This record gives sequence, C-alpha cells and structure tokens, in this order.
Amino acid sequence: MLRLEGVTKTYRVGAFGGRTLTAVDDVSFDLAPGEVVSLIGESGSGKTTLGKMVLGLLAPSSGSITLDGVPARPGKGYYRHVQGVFQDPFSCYNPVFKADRVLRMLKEQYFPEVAADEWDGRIEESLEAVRLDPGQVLGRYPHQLSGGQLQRLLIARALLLDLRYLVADEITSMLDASTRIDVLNLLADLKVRGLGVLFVTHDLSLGNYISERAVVLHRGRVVEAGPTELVFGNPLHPYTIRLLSAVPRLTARWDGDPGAFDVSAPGDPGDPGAPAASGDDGTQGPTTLVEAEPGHLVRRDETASLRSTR
Ligand SMILES: Nc1ncnc2c1ncn2[C@@H]1O[C@H](COP(=O)(O)OP(=O)(O)OP(=O)(O)O)[C@@H](O)[C@H]1O
Repeated sequence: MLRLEGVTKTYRVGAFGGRTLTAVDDVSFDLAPGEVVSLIGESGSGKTTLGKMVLGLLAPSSGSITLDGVPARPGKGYYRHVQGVFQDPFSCYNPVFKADRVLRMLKEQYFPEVAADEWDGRIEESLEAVRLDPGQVLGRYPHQLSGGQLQRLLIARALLLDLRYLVADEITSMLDASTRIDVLNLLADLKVRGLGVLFVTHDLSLGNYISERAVVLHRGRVVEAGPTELVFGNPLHPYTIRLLSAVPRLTARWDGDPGAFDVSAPGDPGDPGAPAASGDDGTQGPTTLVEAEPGHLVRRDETASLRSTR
C-alpha cells in the first residue's frame, strides 16, 4: 500500500524568497495494488507537486509517504517498485539513445545479475504488454517514434522493474483522442495485472473513465474524495460541482458569455486552481474532511453550502 498522510509542501516564493506558498496542504489518501486513483484539479492545484513527492523527486515539508509502512526513500530499492511517466514523452529520452539502449541500461542499473539473453526476453515481454512490436521500436531513436509509442515505451521501461505503483502525470494530454484511449485502456490492463496507478489529470472525463477512486484538489487541498461514481455522480463540494458543470458538452455551443465555464469561486483571485501565497506559514485554515456517505469525503469548511446527500 502506498500511503500519504498529512502531506504538505511549501515553496519559498517572491523576489527574495520572503513569502511561502503552500502548493500541497495536508493531503492524505492511499493507493492499493490493482487500483487507479485519479488526482483531479485545475492547473496550479498542486497535482504535479504531489506526484513528484510520491516519486521522491521533492521532499514533503511535512507529513509522510510510506510504501507498505516503510518511509518512501528515493533510491534503487524504491524505484524498483514506484515509477513515474510524464506528460511530454519526448523530454524523457536522450535523443541519441535508441530504444533498445534505453531498456538495456536498466539491467546495468538495477539487475546486473540477470543474463543478457534473459533480459532481452524480459524486454520483449514488457513491449508486448504495452502492445508495441519489438521489431518495430527497438532499433529506433526517440524522434523516429510517435508520442503514443514513446509513452508506451516509458510504461514498458517501468514494467521491466518490479513495478507495483505508477504515477501517471497527464500522460495522455499530448496524445490525439484515439491514442489517448489506447493508452488509457493499457493502464486498465495493467491495473488488472495488479498495478496501482496514481492518475494525475485536469481532465474530469479521463478521471471518470479510468479510476475507481477520485481525489479532487483545489489550491493544494483535498476538497472531495471517494469512489469515482460518488464523486462524479453525487458531487457535494461546491468546487467539484462547479468543476463538473464547467465541462464543455459536445452538444453545447459558445453563447458569447466568456464566463460560462468559469469555475473560480466567488472571491477567488485570478488563477482559480492555484494556492495563494502567504507571508506566514502559508496554511489556509482547518482542513477537516467529513464522511458524507460511506467512503465519500468532503471538506468541511463549506459544509454549510453542501448539497444534501442522496
Ligand atoms: N519550484 C517551485 N517553486 C515555487 N512555486 C512552485 C514551484 N513548483 C510549483 N510551484 C507552484 O505551486 C503550485 C502548484 O503547482 P503544480 O505544478 O504542482 O500544480 P499542477 O496542479 O500540477 O498544475 P499544472 O496542471 O499546470 O501542471 C502553483 O501555484 C505553482 O506555481
């Protein structure tokens, strides 16, 4: 089990670093094997910061991240089990390394004891698991592969490790619609094989499609979390309700009102998803989540204006 408890991250901002900005504020949730949890929020809500902390690329300012009860420590032991795939697959590759070199380097790094032949067999298996033809991709440079192929190759690379959890940060946002569905269905296959996926997205429809549980972040804080069908089917927090109502519908057309899809709360400054910088410790008040119905958590500070449960 990958567990986040009270995870907070503050950044120093301002010309002389004199102010703090709480990008992630007291976030707690679990990710189990064979489960997809979507982390949903607008730009600036803290999703990437949270994903980077899970991957050990950033240290939390407070709180804890544990893997099976053991504190997550960046290093080979952790990265054999927890890996990340990011939005821009091109930026993840060395342009002068062909795909086979990328995959063979992993053996030297993590499994020097495995024989070369056996490793080649594992490479073939992992490519087949992500529906890539080894004969077509192995001898190619990154620029000779499509975005969808590169994204699959990154997942295959992750599978070569004893992967148990994958942080997928906006991995479909640079793909066209049909490739996007292919990659999502691939994640669904891997989930069936026991992989736990933290699916970071600003796209509500993708979160709804792929995940069992959803965590909605607003300004770094969890405002609503629970089984996806409850969060999407019976949204209770005003922010989630606004977010859902702002999803453009295929049948809707722009009616000239530029505010029609504005999800910012009354009084929110400029960027609706982003946290406000503060001069003190950066925290924004009480963070209690209440269980509105079994498994469905909603942030309490706006309870007065919550819709009633079903
Ligand atoms: N290194 C940093 N130093 C200072 N502030 C940062 C840093 N990285 C991120 N932030 C700020 O923290 C907040 C959360 O950023 P983050 O990238 O985690 O959000 P996000 O939800 O992933 O957004 P996006 O979807 O646009 O990537 C933003 O206000 C951002 O400007």
